[in-house]
Amino acid sequence: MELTAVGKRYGRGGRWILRGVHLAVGPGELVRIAGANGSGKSTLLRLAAGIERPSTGRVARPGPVAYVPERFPPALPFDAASYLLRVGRVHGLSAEAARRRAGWWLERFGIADRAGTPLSRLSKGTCQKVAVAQALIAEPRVLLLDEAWTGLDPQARAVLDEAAAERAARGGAVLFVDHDPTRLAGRTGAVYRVGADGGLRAVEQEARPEGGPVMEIEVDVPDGSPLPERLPGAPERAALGGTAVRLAVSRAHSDALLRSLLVGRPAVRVLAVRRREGER
Ligand SMILES: Nc1ncnc2c1ncn2[C@@H]1O[C@H](COP(=O)(O)OP(=O)(O)OP(=O)(O)O)[C@@H](O)[C@H]1O
Repeated sequence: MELTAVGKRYGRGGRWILRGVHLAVGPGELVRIAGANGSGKSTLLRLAAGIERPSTGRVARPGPVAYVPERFPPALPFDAASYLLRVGRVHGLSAEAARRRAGWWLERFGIADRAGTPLSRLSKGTCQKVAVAQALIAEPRVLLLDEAWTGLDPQARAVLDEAAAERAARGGAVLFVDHDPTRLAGRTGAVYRVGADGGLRAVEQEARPEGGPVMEIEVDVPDGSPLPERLPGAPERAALGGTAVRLAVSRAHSDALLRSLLVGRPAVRVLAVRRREGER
């Protein structure tokens, strides 16, 4: 999914909420959008979802997207199960597959006993689970989550963490807004912030966002190619002479970084993985 030179303002003469935004989220990537309240994060996701049209620029999607809006309309005249079934059908699932997956997600979120309850009578938290389930049911290639964890209980938040990571692991592009910098921290490839001027800037993820230990990973790149610009945890880099490089990253990101080095390009040989000296 890609936004190219995207600008957005509501109405002529309105202020530019977003300006000159370039953003690409490729298959297998998890990207977080941060920013102050009212900065335009939800606007960005609505543009990505195709619910709003950009005032300038282009938005390209590889196929249908699934989207959890900041506010889910519970006033739809369905019960939870038949709503999920309908969403599944809209996404091209057979009735049987849609029914099976609806049941599975209701089960996974621990709300199977609410399957027959009208959405309008569900509690806010249960409704949020349905909002999340409708986005996951069709295993979308693009998944957009606008503060989708808000209102979920800790167990359901963990299910959503897993589901988002699973989607990316299976080649989905996942773009999410969340205020918690530790949300999917070890799995997120990049973080961008919407600024007051409407611009989108990459946030250098700190080497130790949780104040935890820093891991050093030393790799050799036999063909001497540069490592990708974007790596999980935005590690600090130091040349070690020859074609070897030392990467320093928080413990929370080190597994994801190693995985991405081992499966990505250029091919690397891991020389050492250790906790940074002086760390307790
Ligand atoms: N449909 C609309 N019509 C006019 N203005 C709008 C509309 N939607 C959003 N805005 C304005 O655009 C700005 C950005 O809103 P948006 O909801 O995208 O911000 P946000 O970063 O998601 O905020 P929050 O963190 O509070 O959810 C705000 O000033 C908001 O009032």
